[in-house]
Amino acid sequence: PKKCNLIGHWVNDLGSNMTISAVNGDGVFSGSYLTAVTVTTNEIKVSPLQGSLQRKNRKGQPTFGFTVNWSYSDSITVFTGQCFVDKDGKETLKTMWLLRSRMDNLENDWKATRVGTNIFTRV
Ligand SMILES: CC(=O)N1C(=O)N[C@@H]2[C@H](CCCCC(=O)O)SC[C@@H]21
Repeated sequence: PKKCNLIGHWVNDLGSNMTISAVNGDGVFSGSYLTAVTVTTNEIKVSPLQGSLQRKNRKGQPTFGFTVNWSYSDSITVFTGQCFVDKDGKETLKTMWLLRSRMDNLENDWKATRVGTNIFTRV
């Protein structure tokens, strides 16, 4: 049966690594994220993530969302997506994200948010 489990180690096509630890009974999970790329000139550091897994349907390919609170940068990213299992049992996380960077003033708010898609596969 197609069962996709979020727990474990994931990598995306940018080379960023993500580890998702325990998912509790409410679908709440935490983990860590080590991005391979950054919009800052700061030294990249491991950053914490917190998220929620949708538990309603029992078809095994749940939707989810999580937030990465960058430990080395004045920004934050929210991801949302779904965990899929293909015919060979290979799991992928299809995601979209919004990266909000801190701006010094309101006039620059227009350029503060980046958006993208990304696919994670199990390490
Ligand atoms: C999955 C994916 O596409 N991304 C990934 O793995 N790293 C980049 C961004 C990293 C932002 C770091 C903090 C900063 O530069 O302010 S979040 C979306 C994108």
